[in-house]
Amino acid sequence: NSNRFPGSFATVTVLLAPPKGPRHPTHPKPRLIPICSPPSTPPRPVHRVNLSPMASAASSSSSSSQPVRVVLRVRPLLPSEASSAAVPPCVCLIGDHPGGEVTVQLKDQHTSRSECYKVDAYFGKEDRVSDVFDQEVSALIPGIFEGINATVFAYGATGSGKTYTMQGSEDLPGLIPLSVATILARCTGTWCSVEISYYEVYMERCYDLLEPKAKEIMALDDKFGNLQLKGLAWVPVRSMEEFQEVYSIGVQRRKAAHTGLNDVSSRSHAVLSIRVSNDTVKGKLNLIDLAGNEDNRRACNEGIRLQESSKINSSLFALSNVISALKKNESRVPYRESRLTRILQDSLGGNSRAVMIACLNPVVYQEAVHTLSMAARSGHMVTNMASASKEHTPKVKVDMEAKLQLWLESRGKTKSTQRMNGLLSPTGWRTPSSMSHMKQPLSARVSGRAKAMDQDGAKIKKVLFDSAVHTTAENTTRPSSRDEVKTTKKEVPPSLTPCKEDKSESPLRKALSPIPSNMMTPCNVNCPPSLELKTPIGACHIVEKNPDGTPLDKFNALGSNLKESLIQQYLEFLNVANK
Ligand SMILES: Nc1ncnc2c1ncn2[C@@H]1O[C@H](COP(=O)(O)OP(=O)(O)OP(=O)(O)O)[C@@H](O)[C@H]1O
Repeated sequence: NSNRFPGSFATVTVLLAPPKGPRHPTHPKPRLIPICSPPSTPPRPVHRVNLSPMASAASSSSSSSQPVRVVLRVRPLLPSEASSAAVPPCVCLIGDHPGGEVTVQLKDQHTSRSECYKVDAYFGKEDRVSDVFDQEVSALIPGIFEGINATVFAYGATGSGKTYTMQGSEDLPGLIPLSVATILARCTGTWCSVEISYYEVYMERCYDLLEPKAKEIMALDDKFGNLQLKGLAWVPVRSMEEFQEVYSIGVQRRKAAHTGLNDVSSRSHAVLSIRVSNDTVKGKLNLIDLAGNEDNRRACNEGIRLQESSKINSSLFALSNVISALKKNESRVPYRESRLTRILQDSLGGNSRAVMIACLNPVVYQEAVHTLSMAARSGHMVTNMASASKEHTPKVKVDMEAKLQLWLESRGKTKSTQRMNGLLSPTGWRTPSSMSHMKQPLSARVSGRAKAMDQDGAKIKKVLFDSAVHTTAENTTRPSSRDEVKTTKKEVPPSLTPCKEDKSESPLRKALSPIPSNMMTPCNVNCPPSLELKTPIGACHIVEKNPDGTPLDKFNALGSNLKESLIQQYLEFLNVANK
């Protein structure tokens, strides 16, 4: 960690005047912890409808009535990403709404796939951390003094700017120092006292970062069922100097490592809690720098990095479940799914307030989709945009068959591979007799389903990947290449549509897009998986009668339940393959 903190912080003072040079110095990893005076710069009126004084009031009131606000922060390109400078960013602001929400569009330059999302606010590469503070965080602070807990967390893929936003840099203090400075200023001349704790959740265990040797903390249930961190140190701070001294030591103890995607990647979720108390009231502000969501294929993680990553991703998924439940006002909020969410139980939900800052790297489309899918699950999704016009739609060549085969082989599923190859012949379809297992009781079928997945996957693969499937219902001419997948809506038979509510995007396109394992697409939300396959008597009959029919004919001949089930299982199969 030594390269994160090259200087001594006890003697450094950074005032919060706007820097004279470029607002976003592009030094590789500014992890210095600033000392700052309370923020004084006014919010900059950009990108948001609620920046005018009137709208600003509306914003505060909307923030106080919402349990969770979701705001987007897009970082600028880094020098190392200069090669991407020619490519337009994958995210852009396309509109704002009277209620204060904004719509952003994510666009994949390679496939012209695009989606729109609604978020509560948008901060672009020109916006400073102090803008985020002024517009989103400062409004939470008065509530802390009235006993209303609040949580601000930075969420996003690795390298998307979470630590930069929460911790800040030497020149541009992050939300943590800005919040402490504001709280301390508010306490001046009152009887309020301020204490901080700082801990990390690493591989589902909690470590106190303010204690020497980052002592592990016992997590115990209290009588209300909330998790309490027994033995967590609370250190009183009376000035920014005191805070900086304590905090900088904790920051150096936090686990970080070099990964394929970030030179200094946080490997734990770090929670800084600021507790304000007077005789009668205690309020708490949690400022959380979450570890980054990681795509292990891109990060090339192995060994311990892979284990860390899997814990990180699963706890982020648990957090997204909690946020989603809170946003939807569900009666059951799944706090118990991870250590992180259990610890935050008293600060998420109830009368507490939360701001999720979704951080985006402007060049990685799939990461952006993944991050914003959390917002989508919280009811923020607007719509999938119609595909670009046909002449602009590139033909995507996806050799999914080879990928699938490779995956099966890498898992030692040579039998499945053979079976898959066998199924490429017209006779590879199940005969009615091979469907006899469908007559078993449902429970037996469900328990045997995992085993059957390979077979089903192969069968679905045959239906979807055979070139003939990609011809239109009207025009059954086969394309020249079996792997060529056209992405226009017209080319998918209407009977393939798994989600009746969402017809704007072809299901085949969805099926062929990377589907992160923990990403809940609107399709997943709308269509509960159908576990029961129904015996397609008529279908099997037709297949037998017409062994040379195209796979499209065969598919169309199946019963609608079976078709939907195949699609669903195909999607599930792809998810497994993605993992
Ligand atoms: N708004 C910004 N302006 C300039 N540089 C930025 C900005 N946001 C992030 N960066 C730079 O991008 C790089 C990655 O940022 P950071 O370490 O904060 O990502 P992260 O999301 O915390 O990653 P991880 O989850 O791996 O810890 C750093 O070099 C940081 O300085």
